[in-house]
Amino acid sequence: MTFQKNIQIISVLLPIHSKGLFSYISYVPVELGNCVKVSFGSKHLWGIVWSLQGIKVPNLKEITHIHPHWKASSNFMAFLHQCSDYTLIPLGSILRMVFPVPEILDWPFSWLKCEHSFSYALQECPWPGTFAQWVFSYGLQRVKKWIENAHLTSTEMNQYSSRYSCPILTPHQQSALKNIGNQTTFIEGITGSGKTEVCLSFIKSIVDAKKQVLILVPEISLCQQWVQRIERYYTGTIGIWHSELSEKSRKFHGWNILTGHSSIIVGARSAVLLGYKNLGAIVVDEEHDGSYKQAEGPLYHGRDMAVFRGHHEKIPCLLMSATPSLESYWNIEQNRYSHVVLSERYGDAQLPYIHMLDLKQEHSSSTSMITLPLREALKENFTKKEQSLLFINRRGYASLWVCYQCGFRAACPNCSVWLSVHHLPKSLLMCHYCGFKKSLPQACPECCGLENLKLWGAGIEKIGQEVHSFLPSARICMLSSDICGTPIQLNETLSKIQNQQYDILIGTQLVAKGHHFPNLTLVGIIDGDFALSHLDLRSGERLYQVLCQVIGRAGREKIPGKAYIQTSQIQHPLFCHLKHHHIQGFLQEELSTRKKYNFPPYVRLVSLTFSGTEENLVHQYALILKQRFPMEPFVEILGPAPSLINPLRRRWRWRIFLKSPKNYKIQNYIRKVLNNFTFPSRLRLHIDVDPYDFL
Ligand SMILES: Nc1ncnc2c1ncn2[C@@H]1O[C@H](COP(=O)(O)OP(=O)(O)OP(=O)(O)O)[C@@H](O)[C@H]1O
Ligand SMILES: [Zn+2]
Repeated sequence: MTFQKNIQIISVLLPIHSKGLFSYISYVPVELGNCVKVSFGSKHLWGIVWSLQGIKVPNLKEITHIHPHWKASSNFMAFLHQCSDYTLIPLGSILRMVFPVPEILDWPFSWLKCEHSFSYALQECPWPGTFAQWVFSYGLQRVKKWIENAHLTSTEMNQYSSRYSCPILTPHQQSALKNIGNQTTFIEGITGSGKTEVCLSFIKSIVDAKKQVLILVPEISLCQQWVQRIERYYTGTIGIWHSELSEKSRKFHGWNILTGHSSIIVGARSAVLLGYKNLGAIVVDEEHDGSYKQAEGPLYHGRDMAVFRGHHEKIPCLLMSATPSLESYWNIEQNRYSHVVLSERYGDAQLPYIHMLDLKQEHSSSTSMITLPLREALKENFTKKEQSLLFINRRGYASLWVCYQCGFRAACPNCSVWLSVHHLPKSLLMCHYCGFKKSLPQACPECCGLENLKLWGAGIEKIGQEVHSFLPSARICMLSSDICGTPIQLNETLSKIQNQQYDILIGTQLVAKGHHFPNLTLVGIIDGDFALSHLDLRSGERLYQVLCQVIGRAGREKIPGKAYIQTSQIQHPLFCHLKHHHIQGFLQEELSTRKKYNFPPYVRLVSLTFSGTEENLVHQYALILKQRFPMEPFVEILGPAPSLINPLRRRWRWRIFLKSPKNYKIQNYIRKVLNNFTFPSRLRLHIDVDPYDFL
């Protein structure tokens, strides 16, 4: 076959769950990174020109469109490549996350303005908005018709004028700002030191340079809080990106992000992979938070991808936390990141004084979950009209429903766990893993006994009941994902707390994250030991982080704060460091433990988990896979072993762990084996590089 001169055969990366590279023919010149539309089976897909070489085969299909405005830079392509190479997620699956709403690539990219002849449209359209706003409100078809009937002029995005006034920083904060580097910088600042304000000053320079800034947050509820903080200084469009956006909002924000119309984007984990028009910096707030690790689907760590992206796109990446993750602390020690420290709280605020309460002594004469000193402190705070926060890391009312007559315990039919008892919003037995629910039985289903039904393990609802018993007139607010289910409900509750419509807050981890309640001066930790016995290499680290963050909510303005930690392990070194706000000491000690046991961050860990509904088959394939791995002096293979919760959501899981030195490319070793390994389609294989979930 002979080809004409400017015919190119190229490889296009398509957003499908596989390797994703396919050959196409182009009769017009294309460049690497061009966003092109092609037909694929019965569909038309947008993809990226990945290589200017393809495979010559008969009947190659041709490229139908080249996107006139959006193109992947070589740096962005290098980032996507590394992302796939490191996480072992196929490139095609990664591209699906770059263009999660591909149809917006078909929309006009310029910003349309109404002309006089558009008056008809204006009558219906309440504001001369952007194309995305019209589509958002009226639907694409209707707006397309208006555009056809009227004469619209398009203007360039960058002509949009917005103002960004800078926060006034303290000298301490100013010197932190000056030390932010061009690559990855870690801002380690104690709670309430003004990390957010420093960050808000930093992003002004990026916005002024007409580039986009992405602010990653670990929890959807923090998006709104960030938007409010940004709005104090910025008048332009703020983009939002998270999984709870409605279909319409996804399109609206997706279009603004892709076209560069939003200069500042606040988003959860998945925002790190989006195709931006012109990304200039990434900020990762509360970088230590485990929520950055995707738990299902393609498994990646949002913070790590942010660092990769910053590195490849040669833009600053700012990691912020009061409690650095051990991984980041180690990277700081290795001089991989610039390190900026904010060691004072803003204004006159001081870190809270921490009282330790020994449960072995305090509880000896009572069944109450709140010890006498904490109870007295709550009463005193209530009298002074200051807010208090009680933290307990257990949702619902109780964690076990048991019959003492016959020994029956309510268990989940889908997972090997006990069901929790909930009374809010209504009485139920519920599984915290799969969401299974059933109404609370009146009698024991086994022996029909009524007398000896008992509840074990108090959750936040029980604590609420107890507080009400000794402070009946206090306005109590419960904060957990069951009670404030949607981001809107949660944001409403958070603003009520800020407006002091509540006296006492009782919450789970939801309250630990970055909230600023000016009148909150007392924090009580109900069960300080809750994670000390977990069989997880990060449980100590996570416990320190969550307690430090919760305690950090107290005394953030003029009135000094105090905290009470109830624990039965008062001598534990973790509490000694926590009491003295001595995070360095804790991190050093934790690092030496990790080194001693050869755990991350000193080594790389990869988990390979088979799951399926037939336990034998799952086990069998896990064994076969293990045998396929050749002996290699740098790789230690552990397992296969059943997962701790087995089954989970009716699926059995067996797991293999691979451990290797960090400088050994374990991904290549795994890829080689998996390329020649097939298994029945009713099994799933989950590959997790740097796993965080050990259940
Ligand atoms: N330079 C400043 N000017 C005015 N207010 C400031 C300044 N710095 C900090 N603040 C105020 O102090 C409080 C704490 O600041 P900020 O939320 O930025 O701290 P943070 O270090 O991000 O806190 P955390 O890690 O606990 O979430 C906020 O109410 C903030 O508005
Ligand atoms: Zn379950």
